[in-house]
Amino acid sequence: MSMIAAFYSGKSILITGATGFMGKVLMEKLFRTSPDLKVIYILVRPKAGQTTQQRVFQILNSKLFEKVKEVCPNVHEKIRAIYADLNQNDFAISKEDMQELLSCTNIVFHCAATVRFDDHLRHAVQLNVTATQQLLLMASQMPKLEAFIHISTAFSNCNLKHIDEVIYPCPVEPKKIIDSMEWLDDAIIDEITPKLIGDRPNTYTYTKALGEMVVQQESGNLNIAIIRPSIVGATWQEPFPGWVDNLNGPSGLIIAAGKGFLRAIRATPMAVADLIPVDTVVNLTLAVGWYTAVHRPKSTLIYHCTSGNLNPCNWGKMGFQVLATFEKIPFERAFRRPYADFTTNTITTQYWNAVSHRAPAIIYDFYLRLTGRKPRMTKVMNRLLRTVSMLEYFVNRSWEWSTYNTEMLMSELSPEDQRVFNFDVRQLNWLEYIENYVLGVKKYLLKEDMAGIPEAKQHLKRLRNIHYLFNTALFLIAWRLLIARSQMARNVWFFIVSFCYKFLSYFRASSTLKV
Ligand SMILES: CCCCCCCCCCCCCCCCCCCCCCCCCC(=O)SCCNC(=O)CCNC(=O)[C@H](O)C(C)(C)COP(=O)(O)OP(=O)(O)OC[C@H]1O[C@@H](n2cnc3c(N)ncnc32)[C@H](O)[C@@H]1OP(=O)(O)O
Ligand SMILES: NC(=O)C1=CN([C@@H]2O[C@H](COP(=O)(O)OP(=O)(O)OC[C@H]3O[C@@H](n4cnc5c(N)ncnc54)[C@H](OP(=O)(O)O)[C@@H]3O)[C@@H](O)[C@H]2O)C=CC1
Repeated sequence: MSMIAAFYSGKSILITGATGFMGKVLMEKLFRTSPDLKVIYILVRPKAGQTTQQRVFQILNSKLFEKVKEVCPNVHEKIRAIYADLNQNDFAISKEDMQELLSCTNIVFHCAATVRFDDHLRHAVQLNVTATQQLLLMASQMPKLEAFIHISTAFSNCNLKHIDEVIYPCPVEPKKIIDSMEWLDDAIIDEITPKLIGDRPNTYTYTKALGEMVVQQESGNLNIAIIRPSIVGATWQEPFPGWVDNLNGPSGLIIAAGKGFLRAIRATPMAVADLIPVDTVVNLTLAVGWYTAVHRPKSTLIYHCTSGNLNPCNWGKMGFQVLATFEKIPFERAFRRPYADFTTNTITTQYWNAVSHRAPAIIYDFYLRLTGRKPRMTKVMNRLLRTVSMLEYFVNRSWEWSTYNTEMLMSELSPEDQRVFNFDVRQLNWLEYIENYVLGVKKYLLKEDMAGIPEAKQHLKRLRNIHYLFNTALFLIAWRLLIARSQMARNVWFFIVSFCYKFLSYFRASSTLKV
């Protein structure tokens, strides 16, 4: 019997960010392994015209939850969606709901965050810092609380090369930042943002670091742990391989590359691609929840959930495997044939962006205009290149994260728990994982049918022929222009033609002699 699964039975669990990528997988695993848990409270806001109830209904009826329904048929009754907006005071939770949360919650998993790299500092602080502070305040009023698990990111200290399992202070205290956000206007915030974030690349990593400081400062008597995952990718094994439902991290780039929009990137092939499957993060999170509640460590432990030091894979290998998978499982209606060029040079990047990205987009828009349609490709390409430029920071550097606490926890688990809540990334076969990832992107993000693969292959062949035709035509036109204008080109041309003629004559003569 799994001790971790047994621990969550009968418990009331509060999850923030349950509608997000990680939150959904966390809920799924909890219901599947501990169907006897009492209730999962989730803080949800209405979004995109859907009420909170509709959103929960949609999640529970998704493919991700198919297995859950077999082991926990009354899952609908065990989930309690509470209307909340983390941007507002007291999260806009009603008095009755707040009372219930405070009096019943046993475990808190705080996953909610804004993960946009370029979010305005005011909004990023509100969600990643102030909301964390408020949630801790709520937690301190929960008499039955056994553990509070805060999800941070391995990149909260990406300004350092080696990162230990400690909280590194930021120069300005989070309380001062929170206060200043109340009275500074947007223009001034914009001005001071680069100074505040310092050598971090964006407001996301900066505010996640501030969030950790808040956790440390406001922990009081709470039993807290922090988890720092690196780049979270599709599921490795559970509930099935390759599940992914948003464009963050590599998923969006896999689509862009598979559809032939993105064919080159400024990336260091030998830099470590510290990807971690979402189910691995969730298994570690649940194990940490159990360990923190049962063993009550004296201080706040930090767990790095990374792959680089135990089972490294680099961007070169990853890009190569992604491309190899496109050969077998191409995406439908590609714009161009998938191709990947890694360059570490800024000038070469600009060249590729002009030749391989912007020029085809402009040509395609010209074609759209000619055929009476609205041009759109240049706009799409500009947005893609902007996204890529924001991710470049992470694909041109390597980091080392120490993983003593994660390894210690692994050794504390029973063999059964090590199996059910497996977070040993050494067992991950990257080639298999990446292939399933690409397949998952095709199935769950692009919603493409596997039956369309032969047609997609045909389409790629057509694109290849167009590519050859286009290049040949381009070469002939350029050559013709050159010959018309330069004596030297004409001489070279004459030399090549006469050389070919002589070679053919010699070949013919020697074959006649043999006969
Ligand atoms: C080496 C490869 C070589 C490849 C060579 C060729 C290919 C060969 C194959 C190689 C592939 C395999 C290697 C891959 C390397 C991956 C590196 C990943 C590093 C990640 C590090 C993460 C570390 C930290 C982890 C964490 O701790 S946290 C989680 C990370 N957080 C994020 O990843 C949020 C990012 N995003 C935003 O920050 C916002 O998205 C924003 C960007 C500001 C835009 O913002 P904006 O322009 O305002 O508009 P949006 O509406 O957001 O998006 C506007 C439009 O872009 C779309 N789009 C949003 N995203 C992405 C995305 N990713 N990729 C693509 N498209 C995206 C969206 O669908 C919308 O399209 P549309 O609907 O218009 O058609
Ligand atoms: N994905 C990754 O690569 C990594 C993620 N992390 C961390 O993991 C955690 C989860 O990330 P992930 O699941 O990928 O992120 P998502 O963007 O998928 O999910 C974010 C969640 O936060 C919720 N949220 C955001 N704003 C509010 C708000 N104002 N009120 C209520 N809820 C809100 C979202 O709700 P809604 O659906 O309503 O928008 C959503 O449920 C985050 O803390 C992130 O920093 C760490 C490392 C890497």
